[in-house]
Amino acid sequence: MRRGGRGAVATMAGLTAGHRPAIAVATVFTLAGSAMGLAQPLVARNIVDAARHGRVLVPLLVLMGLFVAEAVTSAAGRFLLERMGEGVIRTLRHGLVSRLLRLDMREYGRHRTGDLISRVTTDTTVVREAAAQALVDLVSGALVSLGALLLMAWLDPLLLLLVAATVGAAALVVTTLLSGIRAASERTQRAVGDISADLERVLGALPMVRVHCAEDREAARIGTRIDAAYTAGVHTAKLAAVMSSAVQLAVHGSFLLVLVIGGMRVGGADSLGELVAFLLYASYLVVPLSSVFHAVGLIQRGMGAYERVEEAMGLPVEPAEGVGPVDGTGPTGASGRAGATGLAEPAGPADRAEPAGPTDTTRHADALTFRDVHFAYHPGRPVLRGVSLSVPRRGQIALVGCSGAGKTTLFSLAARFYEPQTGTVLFDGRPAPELTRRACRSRIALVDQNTHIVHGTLWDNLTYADPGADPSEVQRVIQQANLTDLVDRLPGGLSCTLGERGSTLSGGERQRVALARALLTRPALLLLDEPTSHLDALNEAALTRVMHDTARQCALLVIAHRLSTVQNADRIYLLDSGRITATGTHEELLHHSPAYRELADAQTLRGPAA
Ligand SMILES: Nc1ncnc2c1ncn2[C@@H]1O[C@H](COP(=O)(O)OP(=O)(O)OP(=O)(O)O)[C@@H](O)[C@H]1O
Repeated sequence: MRRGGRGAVATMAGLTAGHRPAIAVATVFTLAGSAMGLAQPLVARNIVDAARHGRVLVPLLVLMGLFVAEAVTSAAGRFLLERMGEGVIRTLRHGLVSRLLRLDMREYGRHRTGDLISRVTTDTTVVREAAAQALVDLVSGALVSLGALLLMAWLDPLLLLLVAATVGAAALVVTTLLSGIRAASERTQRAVGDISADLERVLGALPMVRVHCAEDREAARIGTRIDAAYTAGVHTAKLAAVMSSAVQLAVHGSFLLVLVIGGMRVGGADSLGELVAFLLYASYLVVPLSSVFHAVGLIQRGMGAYERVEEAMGLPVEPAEGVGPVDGTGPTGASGRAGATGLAEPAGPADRAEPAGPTDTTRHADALTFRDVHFAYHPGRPVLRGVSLSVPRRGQIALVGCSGAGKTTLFSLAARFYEPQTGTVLFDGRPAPELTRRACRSRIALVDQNTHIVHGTLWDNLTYADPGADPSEVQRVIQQANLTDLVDRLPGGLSCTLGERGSTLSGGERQRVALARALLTRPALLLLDEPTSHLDALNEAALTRVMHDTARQCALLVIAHRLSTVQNADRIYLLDSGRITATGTHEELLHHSPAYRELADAQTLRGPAA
């Protein structure tokens, strides 16, 4: 959304709306500083005129006093405005970060992570310069210029006219350049965003880049972004240079005019002191005016960046949700995880203690139910086509099927990353739309295929869902997930810092850390997506035992390509092209589902029953 000069100032006013008292105090300081600055030429005139009589001491002392007082008040005013600028950006960044973490899931596919990051870091920095620096210059420059203008009009209207003419010409040049500066600034910021996004893309896939010897290609690709930023930056610099030389010309031109015309009149009606005073006022007018022009340029640059910030702030977040009937055990109810699951003791931090919670009527309902669920990421390209399944409160349910059948999508719906187009997802027998997302999510733990490891210690990673977890609980999940060896081996054990995205761990270790993290929360429903894909046979067997134990304490839904992982599941659903085409135990499916038999055959897993 493009704004004119007035729109830009209105935007700045909107951004600084919460800081009016600070602006008012700063304005008073600036005014006082300016008044003292403006008084100095008058005193200087007196000193020059009084020098002939040798009585300069008192006016000299007054001048020095004014000088110091002006410096102090101006510094105080500037500090207040600068602090206000920082405050504006802090608010902007808080809002942006909060927004970016809550975007609708589809938006993360549409926007590049690096670009979103650069909106929080680089773009806001440019806006800060405009909000803090430019506002300081605009306020103080405008005030000083106004005062100087009035005093010059009083001293010598003719000379003022000359100064006004040169400054007016400079103002004309400046205003014609402003929209170009804003557009070039936006181009620069977009290019910088592209650099971040491309860099993030490369660093996130470094092994792939290295093994395909693509460093040069990637460097060239990022190089084109850097060049685009350079071109846009140079264009901005060109416009800024023209602008500043126009202002410079105006400054020098007005001084020359005043000197020549004023000098010619000295000795006539005018005194030398008056000329000195006028010259000083001219500098008090022209120098601050040039900083006003500079500030306007900065604001335009800031607007270029702010448009990107605003764009991010306008991205859709997860849709608003209905809150179920408040019955004391609903989404706002206080019943803990343990109460809901029947586990030995409550677990999880305060922010996870908002479970959907079973009511008396739903106490015996399944933990998760899909009722004729249809879903598509994009209209006209259905992924789930009428899926119905249920996961009881205890026991292990498995979901198998070919790649792309929609298994992970089903998990995403269970985690309420997306809402079905038709059909209903129920938690403990209660339709999801009746519950908050937080309530639904607080019931589940999800280990997805990406096994997210965040930069931090092993302890941080294990206790991510519950940073205040009891050490004995952490030990429990370490044993359950077969991590004891890893903890012993890592330097510093649990305090060992894991690299970015867990780069210092093996795939299987990452998977087990993710599993332990999920188990720590004692979820009512545990969703495991391909939990054994990176595990060796020994660890797979260990995990199968963990799943068996876990299924006695909570509802467990497992996606597996390896049927060996789930052949002991209480029920297996076979998903094919978004439809459940068969269901039963491993043995039952081997008997009556040709598609399942085919899967098993491919893995040489046909049991004796076959
Ligand atoms: N975020 C997304 N946006 C658009 N389409 C998607 C998205 N995620 C998945 N899909 C598409 O939806 C379909 C089902 O994907 P899904 O990941 O659910 O399959 P899957 O059964 O889990 O596959 P796999 O076993 O390989 O993990 C695929 O065609 C996939 O391309």
